[in-house]
Amino acid sequence: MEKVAVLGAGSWGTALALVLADNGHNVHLWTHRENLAEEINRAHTNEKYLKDVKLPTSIQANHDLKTVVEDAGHVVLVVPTKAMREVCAQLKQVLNQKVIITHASKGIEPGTYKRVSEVMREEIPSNLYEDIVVLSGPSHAEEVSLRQPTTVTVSSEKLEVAEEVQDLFINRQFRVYTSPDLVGVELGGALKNIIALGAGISDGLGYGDNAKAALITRGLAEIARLGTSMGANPLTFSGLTGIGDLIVTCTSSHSRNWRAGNKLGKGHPLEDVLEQMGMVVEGVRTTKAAFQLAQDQGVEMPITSGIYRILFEAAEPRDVVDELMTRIRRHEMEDLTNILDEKMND
Ligand SMILES: NC(=O)C1=CN([C@@H]2O[C@H](COP(=O)(O)OP(=O)(O)OC[C@H]3O[C@@H](n4cnc5c(N)ncnc54)[C@H](OP(=O)(O)O)[C@@H]3O)[C@@H](O)[C@H]2O)C=CC1
Ligand SMILES: O=C(CO)COP(=O)(O)O
Repeated sequence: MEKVAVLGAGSWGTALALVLADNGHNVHLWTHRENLAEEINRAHTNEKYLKDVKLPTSIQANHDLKTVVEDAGHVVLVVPTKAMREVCAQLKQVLNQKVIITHASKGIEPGTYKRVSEVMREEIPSNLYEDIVVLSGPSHAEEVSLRQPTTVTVSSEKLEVAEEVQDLFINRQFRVYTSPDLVGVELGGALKNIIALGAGISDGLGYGDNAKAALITRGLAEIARLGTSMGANPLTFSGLTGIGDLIVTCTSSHSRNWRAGNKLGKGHPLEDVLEQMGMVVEGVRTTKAAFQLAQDQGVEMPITSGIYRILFEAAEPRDVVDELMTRIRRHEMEDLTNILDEKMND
């Protein structure tokens, strides 16, 4: 079995390390905190990020990056998007062999509007990797760590490389599909976190399931609108990394984005919410990136704009909901059919 280096021992990196170890791979897990590496190797736990989960004893944790990546055939990056550029810069200093690089992060870089794989390609010399693969889908770490049935999608520009990563992760509880649409897979996973913040806000305001369904449905429409304008296949958003991840994130208290939105809807200040979360809430930075991007691309994203104003301009959530409900009347599908017509005529 392969040596696999997993970089990032948060909830998702630890859960993916568990899947890889269950598959019999030689898993080395990197954390930049020496005390966490010690806990994982001694107690086979990661209490801060995966409470009450017993990890496979075969997982070897280390805070030394060079040791972790040495002789690995695969490197799996699972750090928050805001840390990705920095960790890639560290990785290129210690990587001495060609590997397959997979990332499982969900975000867009504010300012540059770059997807995670674009950031990676900027920071890591291309002679150091076969290809860059993204792994994404409806996959709460808590449930994966309990070996509950989960499906995800892997995508890369070279499908045969995505298939190698599919083989690395797939097992009876963790079913992995492939997709040729790297752009759509990355954007679906990133943008759904914005709508999940909105779903949490809606629940925090005391609104019901009708409002949640409206948010998910119209949120998907604007995610697909922006994604398609950035080169994604619109059909990807009807798959696991689009509607699938939207559903699992907007309807679950496992979601950090939903939980953060819920507290915002109850009137808690954003800085307090993020401080108390203790884990990354990717949707906050992604809302900023998507808001800027939508303006630059001339793409209408009313829900994202509303969430942006709540997060960064102190808009009252109830006022934002009222504005969304009283917008000029529209046909429901005209924009998507226009996009599909354009793609068919390309
Ligand atoms: N959790 C989940 O269920 C899922 C998460 N994801 C995605 O996975 C990505 C990682 O998130 P997740 O694991 O949940 O996040 P967590 O907040 O659970 O953990 C983040 C981890 O990254 C580490 N980290 C943060 N900054 C740096 C840095 N500069 N250098 C090195 N390590 C750093 C943290 O270390 P420290 O403790 O020192 O801060 C921590 O170990 C996100 O993009 C998320 O959207 C995708 C699917 C499911
Ligand atoms: O991406 C996830 C599930 O697919 C986890 O979502 P959160 O980051 O909101 O916890």
